[in-house]
This record gives sequence, C-alpha cells and structure tokens, in this order.
Amino acid sequence: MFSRVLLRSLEKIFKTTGCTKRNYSPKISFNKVTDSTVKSLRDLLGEKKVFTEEAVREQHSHDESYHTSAMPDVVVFPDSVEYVSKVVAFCNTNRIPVVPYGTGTGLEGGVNAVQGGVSINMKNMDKVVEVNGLDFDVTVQPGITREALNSYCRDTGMWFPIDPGADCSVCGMCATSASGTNAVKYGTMRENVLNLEVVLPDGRIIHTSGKGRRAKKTSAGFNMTNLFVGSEGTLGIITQATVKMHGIPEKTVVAYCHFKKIEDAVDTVIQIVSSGIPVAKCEFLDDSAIKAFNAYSDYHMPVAHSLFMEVHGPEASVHHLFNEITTLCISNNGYGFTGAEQAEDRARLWKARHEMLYAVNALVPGSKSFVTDVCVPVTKLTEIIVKTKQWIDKANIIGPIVGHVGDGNFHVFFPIKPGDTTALNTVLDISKQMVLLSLALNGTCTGEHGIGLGKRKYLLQEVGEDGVSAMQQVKQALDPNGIMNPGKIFY
Ligand SMILES: Cc1cc2c(cc1C)N(C[C@H](O)[C@H](O)[C@H](O)COP(=O)(O)OP(=O)(O)OC[C@H]1O[C@@H](n3cnc4c(N)ncnc43)[C@H](O)[C@@H]1O)c1[nH]c(=O)[nH]c(=O)c1N2
Ligand SMILES: CC(=O)C(=O)O
Ligand SMILES: [Mn+2]
Repeated sequence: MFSRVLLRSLEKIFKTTGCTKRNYSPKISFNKVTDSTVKSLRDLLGEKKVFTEEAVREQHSHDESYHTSAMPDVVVFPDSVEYVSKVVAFCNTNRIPVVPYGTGTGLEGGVNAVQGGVSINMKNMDKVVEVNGLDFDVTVQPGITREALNSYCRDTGMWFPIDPGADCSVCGMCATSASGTNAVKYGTMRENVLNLEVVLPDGRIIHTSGKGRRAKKTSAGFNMTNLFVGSEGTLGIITQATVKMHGIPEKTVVAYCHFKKIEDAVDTVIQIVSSGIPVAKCEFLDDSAIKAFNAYSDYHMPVAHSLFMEVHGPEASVHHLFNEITTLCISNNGYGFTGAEQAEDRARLWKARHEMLYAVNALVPGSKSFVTDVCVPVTKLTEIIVKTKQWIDKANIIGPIVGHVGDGNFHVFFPIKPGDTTALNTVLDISKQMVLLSLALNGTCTGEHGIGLGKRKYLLQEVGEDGVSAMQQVKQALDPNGIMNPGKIFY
C-alpha cells in the first residue's frame, strides 16, 4: 500500500520548491491592445472578423472549468491559414499575447486570457480538406468538431474514435492531447495524429511531418507532430490536422454491471486489462456518481459502484469477449450484468455517461465542478481509487468518481458554488493528495485534460527540474517573445 513516509517526503519537496504559489506575473512584459491595434487587425482581416464587444470577449474568457475567467482584449475569427499567420506575426512584432480558441470545452483554463491580448477563434475554419478512405486518414481544418467529422465520414465506413464526450474541435483535441472513453482500444490523440500544419509565433507556416505527408510511420527527424500534440497553444496555432481513421466495427455490444465493494469493481478492470481482453470502453462510476447519473437521466440503476463496458469486432469475437467479461465480473461479485446491442440503447448509455459533469453540477444548483484527472498504471488503480474515496468520505463532501479506468485514468467531479472558499480549499487539498499519490505510483497529474492553469504546480514534481527547463528551452526557441498563450503550462 501507499507509504505515508513517501507522501510526507513528496509534500516536503512540494513545499520547498515553492511551486504552490499562484503567480501570473509575466517574465515578459506585453504591450496593451489599443484602438490602433484593433484598427491594424481590422486592416489585416476585415471589419467583420474582429470583435471587441464585451459579450464576445466574455464568451472567450473561460472554458468549462472552475478557473477564474480572464477576458481577451479582442477576438478574431480568421478563415484561412494565411490570415492566422498575418495576425500571429503582427502580435509577435507588437508583443501582444495570442490565445488560440477551439470550442472552449477545456477543463484547465487553457483559453482564459490571463494576460489579455488576442483570442483567435478557429470556428470559421471547419472544412474537411481530404479523405483517403483506403488509407484510413483524413485531413481537416482546425475548427471542425469530432461529431461533424464523424457525420461527414459516416458513409465511408470509417470513424474517428477519440471521444472526450464534449463535441470539441479536432485541433483543440490535438492541443490538449485529448482522449476519453475509447482510448483503451484506439489510443489518444498522440497515437492518432499523422501530420499538423502549424503557424509558428513568427508567422511561419510549417507541416510537422512535411507538406502533404501521411505515412503511417516515419523515422524522419524529430517527432515534431507530437511536440505540438499537448502543447496547449503555447508553441503555435494548429491550422490543419491529418488524423488516423478506423473502420466502423462490424458489431458493438455494451454491458454494465454493479458491485457492492469498490475494490471488486476496480480489481475486475485490472483483470480485464491485464488478461489482454481488447475492451473498447471500460468506464467506472462509483455509487455517488450513479446517484447523480440516475437523477440526470432516465436510468434507475442500483446505487452501487458500476462498470460500463463496450466491445467492438466481428460478431463471433464480440460474443466471445462479452462472455469473458461477464465471467470476470461475476467472479468478482458483480451483479445486475446487463448487455445491449441496439444502437439507440448504446447511444443512450454513453450520452448519459458523457453528461456526468453536468449531472454532478446539477447536484448543487449554481455550482461548477472542480475536475481532477490523474492516471496511474492500471495495476495501481485499486490502491488510488480506494484511498481517494476515503479522502472524499472523510472530508464529507460531494465528489463522485468517474473514470476511463481501462487506461488507469479517473476523475473526481467536485461541485463548488462560486465564492465557497472553504469547499474549494478542501477540494484543492484532496486534489493535491491524489496527484501526489498518483506520482508516487508512477502515474501522472493529468491523463487527458492538460496542465493549463491548474496543474502547473505539479509539472515540476512530475518531470523534474531538468525536464521543465528542457521544455522551457523548447518554448524559448520557438516563441522567444512568449506571446503564445502566456501563463499556461509554465508559471
Ligand atoms: C462534459 C465534458 C467532458 C469532457 C471534456 C470537457 C467537457 C466539457 N473534456 C475536455 C475537453 O473537451 C478537451 O480538452 C478538448 O480537447 C478541448 O477542445 P476545444 O476545442 O474545446 O479546446 P479549447 O478551446 O477548450 O482549448 C483547449 C486548449 O487548446 C488550445 N487550442 C485550441 N485550439 C487550438 C489550435 N487550433 N491550435 C493550438 N492550440 C489550440 C487552447 O488555447 C487551450 O489551451 C475531456 N477531455 C478529454 O480528453 N477526455 C474526456 O473524457 C473529456 N471529457
Ligand atoms: C470530464 C471528463 O473528462 C469525463 O467525463 O470523462
Ligand atoms: Mn475524462
């Protein structure tokens, strides 16, 4: 089990590094956006693509997280890579912050303009550029959403399986290295991006794998594609992505099952994954999450720790996998095992799962959830989930646990009313314990939501001083004026 001594020594490092401090003070000073700046942007882009109205700036001041809003001074809506390049080069010359904006569904304050500046909304660049059905890849503009991409491709027999639940932009997903429910079988954005077009902070336009290239593998130089995947808008603006597509499975079956003991549910997951059963989705909801789930949907599941699973493949193999999973669940005291094959039944279950964040917010009217996001090696899951549940119970606070447990990734959603600093401090403390324990178990402080604002304090512990300084050297080399999304990832 997790050692208290280790926890204490990590706490000590945490304190002595001073990295708990909230510090938005820039190392670089930026210029203010003036009327003349706005006029120059209008000259570059045209009147109708540049907005300074408060309502528009407010909408671009926050994502779906609890982080304090911070308005940009101006919002622009370019419709071509050339325009993006002109705006970014102009901001670079004039030392003005640039904040890329996809659909604003992020959960770590990535789009919040903490230094003001220009928010660049990509929604007018939302086309499918190229479909290569026989090669299973597509090239898209940055603002297309994953649901729009899947609708476009429906008749081709291909789908893009990366599914964070929210209908976010594909390049926002590249920027945060998103994943979600299907990653256990299909991987995350890191494994599914073949090439990116990126506007660098000085306005240059590069293709990370070379223009037009879409080979499934390459050994040509540095992996620049994966430098930008997960860069959270701090290195450049992604203006096009070539991503892998997958064949729509011949057969899909979902199943859910309940457990009295949390250990039994999570041990089942460890057994499913470590015995190599190729499950496509493997989601955990604790009893408190099921309570919120029932209240927000038309399900009436037993209020118990539950697993929601899905298997994909040819008919015969799906039934075989389904039987294997059933056997494992029952051998771990699972009950109420229910399967569904019809598309509408499956869609209903996953829609309700994807709405969990809102289901939890609805438990405390007026609240917005603080979302945690740790990820550990799967074999360590029982230890950290059991401990997390104990911390939540001890604090006597609402904190449903949900997770993409097939990957060792889980969240707690803590609904907090604005201004409730007592609750926020309790939650910050539990979140810190979770991160420290995850790191002690060789996990990460964020499986899929990114560092943004909220996890900056943990990056140092995760990758070490030399690791952070190497990242900062990369940032310095590409963005010497620090204009790209300042205040994110690093203090
Ligand atoms: C209900 C619900 C459920 C989930 C999630 C959200 C919500 C509201 N998320 C989080 C979120 O959907 C995910 O982080 C998306 O990748 C964000 O995409 P947006 O287009 O909204 O980016 P958004 O506009 O929020 O921006 C996110 C970050 O990327 C940068 N960025 C955006 N577009 C860019 C571009 N073209 N070039 C460079 N930088 C760019 C921004 O500057 C910011 O730093 C999630 N995530 C997940 O991984 N798994 C999950 O299970 C879920 N589940
Ligand atoms: C919010 C999130 O990441 C989830 O529902 O899985
Ligand atoms: Mn998630």
